[in-house]
Amino acid sequence: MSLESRIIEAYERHPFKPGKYEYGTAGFRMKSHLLDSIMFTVGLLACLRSHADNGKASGVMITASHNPIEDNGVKIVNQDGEMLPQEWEKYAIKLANSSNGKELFEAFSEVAKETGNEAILTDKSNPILVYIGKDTRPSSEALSASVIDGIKSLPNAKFFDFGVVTTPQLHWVVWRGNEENVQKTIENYYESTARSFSRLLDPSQKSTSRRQVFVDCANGVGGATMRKLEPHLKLLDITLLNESDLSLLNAGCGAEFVQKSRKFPSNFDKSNGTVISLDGDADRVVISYKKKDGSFGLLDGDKIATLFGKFVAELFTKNKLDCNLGVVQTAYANGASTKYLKSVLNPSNVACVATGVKHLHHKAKDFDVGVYFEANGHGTVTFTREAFKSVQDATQNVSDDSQIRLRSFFDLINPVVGDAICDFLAVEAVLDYYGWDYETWDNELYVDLPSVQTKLKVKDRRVVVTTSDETKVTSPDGFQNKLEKISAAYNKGRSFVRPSGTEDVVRVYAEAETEQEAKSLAQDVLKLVYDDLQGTEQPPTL
Ligand SMILES: CC(=O)N[C@H]1[C@@H](OP(=O)(O)O)O[C@H](CO)[C@@H](O)[C@@H]1O
Ligand SMILES: [Mg+2]
Repeated sequence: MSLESRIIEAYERHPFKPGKYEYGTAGFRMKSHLLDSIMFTVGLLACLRSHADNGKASGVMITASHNPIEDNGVKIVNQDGEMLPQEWEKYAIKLANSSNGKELFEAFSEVAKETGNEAILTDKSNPILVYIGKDTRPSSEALSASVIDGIKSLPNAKFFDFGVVTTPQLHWVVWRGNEENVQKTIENYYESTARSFSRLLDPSQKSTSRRQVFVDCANGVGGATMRKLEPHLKLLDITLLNESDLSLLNAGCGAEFVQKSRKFPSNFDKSNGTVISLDGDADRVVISYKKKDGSFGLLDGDKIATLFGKFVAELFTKNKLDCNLGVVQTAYANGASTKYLKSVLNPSNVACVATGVKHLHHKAKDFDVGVYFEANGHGTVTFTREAFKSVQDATQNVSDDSQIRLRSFFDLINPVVGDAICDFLAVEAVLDYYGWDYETWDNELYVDLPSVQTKLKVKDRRVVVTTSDETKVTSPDGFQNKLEKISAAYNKGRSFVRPSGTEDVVRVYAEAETEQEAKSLAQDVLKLVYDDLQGTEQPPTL
């Protein structure tokens, strides 16, 4: 049978549901019943990515992260373990919007030719290998089968199904497997993570005490992974919360809930002090704790970025390593965190980019070692091969604690994608190194300026144009001037507005010396947005 007939015949089993499908930061994400045909086309595109690299594995991860249970989604993992290159997103969109087999085959042939992969259409195809992973949602199994159907329509393509894994685990097996030219197992992930954590926490391997931690798994796929990892983590006494009740996936728990609502996750008893919250696919983490005065404390992505930045900078100095270390933030980073970072690093090594992990990750790679986190808890530390080699060279002494720590930190961290589990393990070990509890960490580096995040629906949010770092509005004319005048009336006042990329709203951020001032500034800016940008709803009262 010709390739054309194979694809047409197989695609008929996955009827296209009319719609216009977009591949965004989160890949394709929507109600799960719409995704069958899209999954098939994603299988084909992942094959093209692998073909383009002569058979290095690409990956397909099926998850909708922190979305409700009736949603699902899919993201392609590039052969280097990172996100799909941006210039390939248009190809994903083109295939996914093919309404029948003939159209799909034509689109596939065009993309193959345009990307220099025409051999895939012939019997001279390169080898092809795709790794597949999925979360625990009820719809994930069937959607994964649709991806596999797409892959199987190419006679030469091979795949390996890793089953239920977190998003970062799938990125890890793609990254490590291609780097080392062997197929990695998920067991390798557990061993590697546990080994580097144990050395980072306890370089001399003498400790007999165990740190107690509570981990809120959002009732997502992180629960299954934590359950399997837990026996390997001998230096931790772990209690898992919200582990696997799918009916409560991301409901009242998880990183998104905790960060946005500023509440403890359900089933956490405050008297236990501190809880670590993963999101639904375990690529974000935030920590909440009860302060000594009884109030709620949140340790978010900004706090993790500054902790890691400080730790790496100090251990580089201690081990006489001359690496260009940078920290990347967005405009949402608390002003106090930016001020702190500029005081410990060269100010030009503290960058601000547009919202969205892909912008942060991309910028981080301008540095030999780049730390980045969004306030929502997605982030990691990137490093070049050369930087990793310098760390290896500088940490040869197996009895020097600071050398073992530095090396183990780089072994533990996943440089290709934010991994909530590796990130929180690194936080635990770094806090132990400094001898800090969570509240000390929260107060020691800097104290957050009170801030408010709010939003407003307007007639057309696209009329708002900002500078590339989103800190200033460039259009409509005169808006920025008014905004700055309003902010200047408040002590340490800073405010910015931007059109959301994921919701039909303009977002407003304000911070100032006191909570009262931050609220009042946000309220003034909401009024400005309402008046000047044609608000279509009354501003909320803060
Ligand atoms: C202020 C805020 O939290 N923005 C979120 C949100 O983007 P918006 O463009 O602001 O809608 O969703 C993004 C994707 O999940 C996430 O990366 C980002 O941090
Ligand atoms: Mg996620």
